[in-house]
Amino acid sequence: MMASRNQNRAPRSPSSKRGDGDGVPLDKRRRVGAGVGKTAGSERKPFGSVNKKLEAAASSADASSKDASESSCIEFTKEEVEALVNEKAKMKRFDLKGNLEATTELNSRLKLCLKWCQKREEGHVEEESKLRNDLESYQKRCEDTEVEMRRVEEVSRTTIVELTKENASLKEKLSKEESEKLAAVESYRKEHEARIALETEKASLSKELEEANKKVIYDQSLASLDAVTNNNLKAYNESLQQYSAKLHSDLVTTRNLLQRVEQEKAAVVENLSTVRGHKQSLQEQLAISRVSYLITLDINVFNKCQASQDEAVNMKHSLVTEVKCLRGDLQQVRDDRDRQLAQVQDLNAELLKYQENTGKSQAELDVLISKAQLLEETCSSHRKQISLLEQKLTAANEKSKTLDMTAAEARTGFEEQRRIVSELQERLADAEQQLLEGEKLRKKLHNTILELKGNIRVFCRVRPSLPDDARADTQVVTYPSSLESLGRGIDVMQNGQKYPFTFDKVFSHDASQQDVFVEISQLVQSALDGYKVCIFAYGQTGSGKTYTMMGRPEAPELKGLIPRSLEQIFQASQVLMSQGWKYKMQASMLEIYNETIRDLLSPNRSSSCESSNAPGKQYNIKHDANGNTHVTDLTVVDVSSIAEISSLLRQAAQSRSVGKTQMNEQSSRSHFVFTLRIYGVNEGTEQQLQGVLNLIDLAGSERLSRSGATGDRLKETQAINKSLSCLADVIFALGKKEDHVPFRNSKLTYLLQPCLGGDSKTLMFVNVSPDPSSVGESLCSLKFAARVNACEIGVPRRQMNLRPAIAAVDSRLSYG
Ligand SMILES: Nc1ncnc2c1ncn2[C@@H]1O[C@H](COP(=O)(O)OP(=O)(O)OP(=O)(O)O)[C@@H](O)[C@H]1O
Repeated sequence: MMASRNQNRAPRSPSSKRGDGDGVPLDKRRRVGAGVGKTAGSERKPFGSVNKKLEAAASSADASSKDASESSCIEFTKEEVEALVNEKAKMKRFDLKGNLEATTELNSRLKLCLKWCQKREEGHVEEESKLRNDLESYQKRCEDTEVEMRRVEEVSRTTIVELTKENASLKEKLSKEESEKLAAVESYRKEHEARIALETEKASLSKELEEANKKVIYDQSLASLDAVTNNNLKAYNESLQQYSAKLHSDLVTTRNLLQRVEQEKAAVVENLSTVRGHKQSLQEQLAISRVSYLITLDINVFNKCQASQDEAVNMKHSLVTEVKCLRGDLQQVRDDRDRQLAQVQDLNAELLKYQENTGKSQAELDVLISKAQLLEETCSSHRKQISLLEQKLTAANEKSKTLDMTAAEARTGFEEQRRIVSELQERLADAEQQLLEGEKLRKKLHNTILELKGNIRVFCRVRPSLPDDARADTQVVTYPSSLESLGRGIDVMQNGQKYPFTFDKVFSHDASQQDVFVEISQLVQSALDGYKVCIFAYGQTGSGKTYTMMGRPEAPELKGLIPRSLEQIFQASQVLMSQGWKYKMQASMLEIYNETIRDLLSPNRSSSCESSNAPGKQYNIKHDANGNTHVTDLTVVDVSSIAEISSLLRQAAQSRSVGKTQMNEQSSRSHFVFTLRIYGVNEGTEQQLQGVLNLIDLAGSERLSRSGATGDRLKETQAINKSLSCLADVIFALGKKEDHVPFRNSKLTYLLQPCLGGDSKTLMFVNVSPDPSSVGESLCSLKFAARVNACEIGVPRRQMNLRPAIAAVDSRLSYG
């Protein structure tokens, strides 16, 4: 933007202070010439070499055209020219011819010299125009380069923003992917663990199942064995029962036999007792017979009786033998019976035992069967569980495979993202490098442009019409539409006469706060680069100075240059931190009211306080050798954020001296000076810098005749106009390069001395009201601004001429 303004700049006049083409300033060359002339005049040395040249040329002057061209090639030094000019023809009293010749010869030499001078002059003019063209083309190149650099910077910035965004989103994506991957890995690990646990469980269950199967088989074999044993036992039992029954029947038979034998024995015993009774009776009969035999002497009968006795004895013997036999038989039967009974008892005991055993085995078998059933149930449930687990395992395996695949995909994606990120980082680093280089180039170009333009520039801003403004048929303020003046020209009509002005930039009434800020943002940036920057607003009361400088901070769109500049400074300082810069910032705010400095941040100063400052405070302005300005006892606050500054600005705004004037409801009755000191250190490059940003809202100039002020207001107005008049004096003295510049004539000019006369980059806003009734004041302000614009103050110098119309009215510039 600055470049384009420069493009339209008026061409430098031939009377510019630059040299006439040979690179040596004219005044310097003149001084050299004068010195030589003096020497030549005082010493009057003969001009050996030139005379020889001239004589040679003169002698062949009219010989041929070749000689003429040769004579035109003769070169003169300054001394020779001076000598020739000072030379007088040597006249002899009575030698008219000789005198004529000498005069002619001198004339011809002078003519040659004149020719040479003319040629040299032409050469110089040509060279000058060439240099001018060069300069213009250089300026154009600079502007092109600046535009290109801006574009590159813009592109780089956008790229960086995009890359940063992309990087952030990629990082976010990456972290998301990583967390997903971690979650996947975690779930895979869990699945794996679960799988291992399941496998172990499965193995243990399989083992258990195997054991249970074995046990079942064993139990089954045991059960079958038991069944076999049971069957055997049953069979045995049956056989035993049969045997027992047989034994019973045998026993019954034996008993019957025994009974019969007993009966027989009883019969035998009875028989025997009968026999015994018979024997007894026989014995008795015998005894009686014996007695009778004796008595009656019948021996036959006795014999008979003897025979019958013998027979009875024989019978008795046979019966005894038979009884013995029967007894033996009986004993044998009894023994058999006892044995069989014992056998039966044994068998019974065995049967009982067996039955007991069988019962036990049956119970055991039942227990085993129930156990086997239970085990089978457990096995089947285990089998089910195993199949379920197997299903789960397959699912888990599949999931694990999918996860593996996803993890692999995520890994490749991650690798890809990492590659992209590293590529982006490289690109970002490249872009940052480019940006750094661009930034360096920008600074260089910006400074070069500022050098070319001069270190004080003037922007003009016209406020929109307000309801209270006077109405007029024609517009007082207009803007030329010619290409040359577009955006830089402003025309003011007064009494039918047009007064044209040109500034570095002209903002019409519809320019927004942002439009204005864009134009000064580079300048503000310079403060961070270590420059002293001063921006001040000048203009009649009610023309929009406070609106331009401070605006309405509560409405973002309407914020003025001060809050916007500070925001930029803080934002840019944050960006520069990435390049190793660390900044410390200190803010102070003062007002100059009736030629008195007031500390707007003093803790002792209450809001809307009209009284002077805290007692004992000495607000003296001091300039050090480095061109830094300090105000003693002034409150300086360390600030590190825009919020802090905003609160300080609010505090200062409340403390500022404001009053109502005929021209402005809320008129600033003092000069407001905001100072931000910026100390920067780059730990990487060991660079240090100290920048200063001065943002000044001057009190409004006002014609006493119009203001209608009286009393304190009159005093205020006089003080304001006096200090502004001092400002004008300083600027004019600087413009005229006067030895004495009256900086000390007012507090304002003394405070601004380093900005106006030093190495600061200074920008003046001239605020103009479109109100037809203020046209006089507007013209006054614009004339003053034009004068400032035409001044070369500080170093480097600025090449700029006043436009004629402005020059004509300059002399009428005054205040109050
Ligand atoms: N560009 C603009 N757009 C809209 N309103 C504006 C503009 N400039 C000034 N104004 C309005 O004009 C009025 C006067 O402006 P301001 O107070 O800024 O003038 P000033 O030059 O600071 O006056 P003083 O020197 O008396 O303090 C205010 O109401 C302000 O809002």
